Amino acid sequence: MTTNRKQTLGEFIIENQKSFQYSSGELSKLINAIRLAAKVVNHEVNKAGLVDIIGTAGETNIQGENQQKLDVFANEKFIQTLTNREIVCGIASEEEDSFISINSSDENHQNKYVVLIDPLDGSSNIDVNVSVGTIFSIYRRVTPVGTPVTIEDFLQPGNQQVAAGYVVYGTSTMIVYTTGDGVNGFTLNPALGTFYLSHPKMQFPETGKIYSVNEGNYVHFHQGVKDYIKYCQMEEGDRPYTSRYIGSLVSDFHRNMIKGGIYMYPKSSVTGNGKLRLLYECNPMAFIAEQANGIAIGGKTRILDIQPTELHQRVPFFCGSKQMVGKLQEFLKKYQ
Ligand SMILES: O=P(O)(O)OC[C@H]1O[C@](O)(COP(=O)(O)O)[C@@H](O)[C@@H]1O
Ligand SMILES: [Mg+2]
Ligand SMILES: [Mg+2]
Repeated sequence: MTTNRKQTLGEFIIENQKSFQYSSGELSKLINAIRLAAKVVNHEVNKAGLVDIIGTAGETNIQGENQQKLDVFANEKFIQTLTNREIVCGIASEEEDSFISINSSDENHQNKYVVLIDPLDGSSNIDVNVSVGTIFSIYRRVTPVGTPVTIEDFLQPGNQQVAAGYVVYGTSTMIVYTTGDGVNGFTLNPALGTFYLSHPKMQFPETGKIYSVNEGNYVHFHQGVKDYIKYCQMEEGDRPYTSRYIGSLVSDFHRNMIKGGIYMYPKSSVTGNGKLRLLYECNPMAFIAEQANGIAIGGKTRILDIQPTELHQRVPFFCGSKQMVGKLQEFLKKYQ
């Protein structure tokens, strides 16, 4: 391959299928389907404001959140695309109360993967033209192939993920994902409708100067978190750091992975265990972070080692450059 010709996502998937231990092609088909659904959602996101896709859909999801029209649209498109192609045996989504079991029409071929998705991440930013995303996490089922999936297939610790990724619908549209062999980013050429490998082997810088947290909740944070935020703001050495908070996990994470930084959504005396969902927000971002030389913790615990107990459970989430998360851990330890 000539060095200046960028590889397409399709070519990359085929080429890397060989390096995947169980290369039955099913995972490649699955990532291809996610690519397709991402393009459909991207098309709608880009028209927000021109078509009736802004505002609330009039329903609330199981988290008690008002579903945005784009939440519902993205949820439908990802579920439809994955179901129509019969490449998964189960789907769980932020916008669905419970998991969906999918039986293949071909009795001789039953699928082995389940997918967990946050179809539209950063919903509060849809109406104001700020970048949003989609997050996905893929596991091999643990129950026998050919039987209906059960909750067990979804409540697996993050360290069992086979693949994880996100789509960011921003100044450009990108898919960033890992299958456990590093993290690669692909940018959509909207004219051709093709994703190209624009960010090979992405890595979190060891440290950085950006901290991302909703400081509006500061008074409710654990003392260790408060101390770390104060530390970031002090005039000393390479500090103060810069505060950047978009309010879309995918976009804040993406920026910090490129520039170096730390994202925090702590638990608080009002929100209890924080806001972010373990299974389709924290686990996939933690897998990507670790594959890109970063760290993701829930406080004392590595996110990927948490044993899930509920489909929509929330956990505190701290993620980013190694030295910055390490420093935060020092402050947290003081109060443990
Ligand atoms: O407005 P807050 O409380 O800071 O929360 C922002 C966080 O909530 C989220 O929007 C939650 O995700 P959803 O939009 O998928 O529900 C994250 O993307 C973001 O980081
Ligand atoms: Mg989200
Ligand atoms: Mg969402």
